[in-house]
Amino acid sequence: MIESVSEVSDGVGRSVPDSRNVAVAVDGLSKRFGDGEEAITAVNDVTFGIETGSIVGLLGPNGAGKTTLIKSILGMVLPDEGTVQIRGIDVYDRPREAYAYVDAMLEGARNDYWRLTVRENLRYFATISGVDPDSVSERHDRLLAQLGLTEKADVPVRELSRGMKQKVSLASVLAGGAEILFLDEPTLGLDIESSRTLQRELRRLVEEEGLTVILSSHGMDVVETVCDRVLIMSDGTVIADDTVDALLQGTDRHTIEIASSGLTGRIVSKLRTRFDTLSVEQLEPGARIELTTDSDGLYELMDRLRAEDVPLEHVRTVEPDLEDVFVGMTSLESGDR
Ligand SMILES: Nc1ncnc2c1ncn2[C@@H]1O[C@H](COP(=O)(O)OP(=O)(O)OP(=O)(O)O)[C@@H](O)[C@H]1O
Repeated sequence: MIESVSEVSDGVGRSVPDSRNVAVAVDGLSKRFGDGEEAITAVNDVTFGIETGSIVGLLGPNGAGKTTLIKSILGMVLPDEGTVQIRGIDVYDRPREAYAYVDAMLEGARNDYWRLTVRENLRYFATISGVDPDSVSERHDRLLAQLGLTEKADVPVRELSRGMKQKVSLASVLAGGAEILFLDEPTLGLDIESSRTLQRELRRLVEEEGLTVILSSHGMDVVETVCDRVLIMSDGTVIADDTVDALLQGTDRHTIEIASSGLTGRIVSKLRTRFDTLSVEQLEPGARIELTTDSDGLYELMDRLRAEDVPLEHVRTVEPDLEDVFVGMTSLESGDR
C-alpha cells in the first residue's frame, strides 16, 4: 500500500488512498489484448495512488505493461476493468474535466511543430492547453533559460539537434502549466549534462510548484535520482510500490567483486554458470570477477571458493543500487533464478 498517502476505508474493509491528496488514483485496472488462447493480459488488476506534488517512477522490463497502463490512464486505451480518477474526477465519466489537469510526453518525444520556432511551440502548446500565452511568457522565458534553450528561442525546431529537440519537447509539455505530467523516457537521447538539467528542473517544479510527475524510464539512475517513489511492473502487475530508499534497504541483492590469483579460467566459467556475472577481467595470474547474488548465494560463493582453494586476495562489496533491486525483483518474478 502507499506509504505517504493517507488512507480511508472504502466501506468493505479495504483501504484506498484518500482522494483529497491524490493526483491520480487507479483502482483494479485490467487490460487484455486478443481473445481465447491468444489473449495477453497486459495490465492485470493494478491499483495505486499518486500523491500530489511527487515524482513516481514506473519501471519494468520490456512488455511488462507500462505503456498500456499509462495509455489506459490517459484514455488512449480503453481498459476492460477498473477505474481511473484524476484529482478525484473519473476519467471515463468526465474526461474533459479530468484531462484538463494532465499533459503527457510519450515515447521520449512530442509532436512539436518543426517549422515553428522554439518559443512559438511553447506559445502554441500553452494555447491548446487553454492558457493565454502572454500570461505565461515569464514562465516560458524561465523554462527556456533552465533548459539552455534561450539562444535557440527564435530558431525553427527543425534546425536543432536531436537532444535540443528533446528539450523543446519537454519545454512544450511544461509550457501549458498542466499540474500532472506523464513522461515516458524523458531523458532518452540527452547528453549527461542536459539529462541532469532536466532532472533538476523536474524536481524544482515538483518542490516549488506542486507538479506531479509519473515518469517511465529504463534509465535506473534517472529514476533513482529524481523519483520519490517507484512502481515496478512485471507481467502486467505491480510487484513493488515503495520509496527508493525503502527499496534499496529491503533488497537482498549484493554486488561483490573478488580478485584472486587462484581464479583460473575453469573456476570463472563455473561461477558464471551459477551467478549473475557483471564483469570478468583477466589478471596475470588469475582474474577479477564482479557478480550479484542474494545472501544464500553469497554463502554458496564463499563455500565454492574455499572448496577450490581460491585465496581471497581482494574482496569488495558494492552498495546495491536501484538496478540491483530491479534485476532481483523482476528475475525472481519471471523465475529466472
Ligand atoms: N495493441 C496491442 N495489441 C496486442 N498486444 C499488445 C498491444 N499493446 C501491447 N500489447 C502487449 O501487451 C504487453 C504489454 O505491452 P506494453 O507495451 O504495455 O509493455 P511495456 O512495459 O510498455 O514495454 P516496453 O518497455 O517494451 O515499452 C506486451 O505483451 C505487448 O506485446
